[in-house]
Amino acid sequence: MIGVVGAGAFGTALAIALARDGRSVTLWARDIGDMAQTRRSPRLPDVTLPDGINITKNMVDIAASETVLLAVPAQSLRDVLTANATHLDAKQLVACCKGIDLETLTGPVATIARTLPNAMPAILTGPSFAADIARGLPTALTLACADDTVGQNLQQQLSTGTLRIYRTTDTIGAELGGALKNVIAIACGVAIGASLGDSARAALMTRGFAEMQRLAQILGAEPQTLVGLSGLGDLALTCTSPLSRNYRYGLALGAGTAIDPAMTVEGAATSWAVTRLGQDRGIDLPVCAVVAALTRGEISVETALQNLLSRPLKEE
Ligand SMILES: NC(=O)C1=CN([C@@H]2O[C@H](COP(=O)(O)OP(=O)(O)OC[C@H]3O[C@@H](n4cnc5c(N)ncnc54)[C@H](O)[C@@H]3O)[C@@H](O)[C@H]2O)C=CC1
Ligand SMILES: O=C(CO)COP(=O)(O)O
Repeated sequence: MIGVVGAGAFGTALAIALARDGRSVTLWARDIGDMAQTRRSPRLPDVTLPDGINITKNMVDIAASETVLLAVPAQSLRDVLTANATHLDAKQLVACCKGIDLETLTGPVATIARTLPNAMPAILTGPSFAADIARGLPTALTLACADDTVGQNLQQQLSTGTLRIYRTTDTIGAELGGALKNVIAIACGVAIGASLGDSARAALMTRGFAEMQRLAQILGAEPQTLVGLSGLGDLALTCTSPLSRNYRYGLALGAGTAIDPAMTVEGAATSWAVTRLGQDRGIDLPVCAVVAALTRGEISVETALQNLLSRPLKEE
């Protein structure tokens, strides 16, 4: 039995993929609505939820699952863990979110470890749109767990015919790649939204990736993790596809059009957290800093561009 906490787009898509492959899944939904009756999710309107998914609003139903996927936004993860500590403690908890907690400046794995020290934390991350997973399209992800025996077990449990899961013990690299790529995707969206061109986007992706590598390495990540699915792979997807909410948010910022306030956009809060981390560690993160200032409404797109272009010339 696999538990999934959070019935938004990603949690529901993972539940669908696992249930289609024959696993028993309990899906906990805070905003359950009529999902259990209609077998439909407002986040994935084109897909019917398989019978193998037990949809519940009672966290006690998660107790039977040794492995629980946590698919709530990164800024809600700590609250969800704290509020449900009795039901989640001592389980294999797989974070399925991408971001850095603004208050503690920790990624999802470290957040689990600090909040529920008896749990075994892991993270599932990498290039994957919920809509693609729910439709059964082929997807490759990274499962990171510091304990490789548990990691192997999780890899087996969560892989399906269309969901191919790779494994690493580098939880820091995996969680930072997933968190940071969202910040760079906002920057790329801004460039395209403001009609700065594809060349500008390529420059932001590359220099943004340099920032991702710089920060991740200082925080203890292994360099090869950043060039894997959880880093470069997800960066490529999110910076180029209008299916990405972070990219679309950037498009709207760049074009000066309206932004849906209900949309989950992890990169904004993460850019603020990353800027603080960079300041604490004395690391130069100019693209992240510009995204933080833009998303706070502190600077215009023109100023953001000038900030980046007027920096001293340097070696690559
Ligand atoms: N949608 C996608 O394609 C993908 C999303 N992700 C990650 O998955 C995470 C969740 O994103 P989505 O599912 O897309 O977002 P979503 O906005 O579709 O769903 C978020 C869900 O979390 C629940 N939630 C929020 N705060 C909560 C709280 N305090 N307590 C309980 N439940 C709460 C909401 O009710 C909602 O069901 C994000 O970190 C995102 O980066 C990762 C890969 C793909
Ligand atoms: O993380 C994702 C793809 O891997 C989803 O990206 P968005 O949160 O930008 O939609």
